Amino acid sequence: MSFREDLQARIEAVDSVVSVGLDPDPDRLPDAVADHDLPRWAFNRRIIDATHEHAACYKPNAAFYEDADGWRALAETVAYAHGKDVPVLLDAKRGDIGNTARQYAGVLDADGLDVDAITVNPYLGRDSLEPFLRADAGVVVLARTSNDGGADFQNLQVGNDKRLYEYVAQRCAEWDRESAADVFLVVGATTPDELERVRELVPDLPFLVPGVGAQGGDAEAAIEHGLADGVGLVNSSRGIIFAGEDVGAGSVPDGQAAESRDARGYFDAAGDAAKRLKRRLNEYRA
Ligand SMILES: O=C(O)c1cc(=O)[nH]c(=O)n1[C@@H]1O[C@H](COP(=O)(O)O)[C@@H](O)[C@H]1O
Repeated sequence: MSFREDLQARIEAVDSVVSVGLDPDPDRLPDAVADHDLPRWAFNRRIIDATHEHAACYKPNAAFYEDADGWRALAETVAYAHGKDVPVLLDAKRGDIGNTARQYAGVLDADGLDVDAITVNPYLGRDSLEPFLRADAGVVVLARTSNDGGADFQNLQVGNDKRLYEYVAQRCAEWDRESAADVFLVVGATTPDELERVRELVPDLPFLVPGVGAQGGDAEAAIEHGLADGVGLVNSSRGIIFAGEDVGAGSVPDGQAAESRDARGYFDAAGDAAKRLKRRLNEYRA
């Protein structure tokens, strides 16, 4: 099955378009995982246990794994997510000249790191993306990013009537048609007008919509414009995985040692946050 088909099946199975971002910032990991050999993996495992029933996808951001232990933690995380039948999108935002891009795309075949899709940055053009345009993995291309600086270049007028992000979106639709790949677009929930505009231009491509949760984006617009034939993803990372930071020890069940009680409350809060986001998004899904 293609990434798009896999994702569609998962979305239907859990009735959710929530992408849970696995961005385990070492400075924010709870004490409960500090003594583990691989704290990021220990953290992700418990996050996955708590959230998988609500997750259409997991999106680990490579930035949080770029050291020797990090890649081990990532490999364990990917395998564990697959064990729960959840696809994994590696958020690596790759983009480089052709021969280097081929090496970057090798991560899709790497032993022990069996990710289903990857994010890429289109700034270097077609040859930088070509190695990723393949049938056996999804490719998720940045079009209009959710950050403040997203407007600096992406909103520039190119030619008479188009902005750069619109041009990127249209080229991506061509690459989707011309190649074996399933192309998705990244369009942030923080710019609902741009979400609407990209959807008008590109009716058939699913979006990954980041920026709800910690970045305060528009969840309704994410659903209204982000899905194509019901397929698409709305991502929250910190708003889910660190939801436990707001939980006091008093809100967890009695009868266990204080530390495990706290830890359980911490991870339950992530599960609750994923469930709440799923429900909120489902209010807007047809
Ligand atoms: O490609 C992405 O996932 C992405 C694109 C974008 O425009 N904005 C954006 O926030 N992201 C990623 O989505 C995640 C957002 O995290 P939270 O703001 O904590 O929900 C991070 O991993 C970002 O790198």
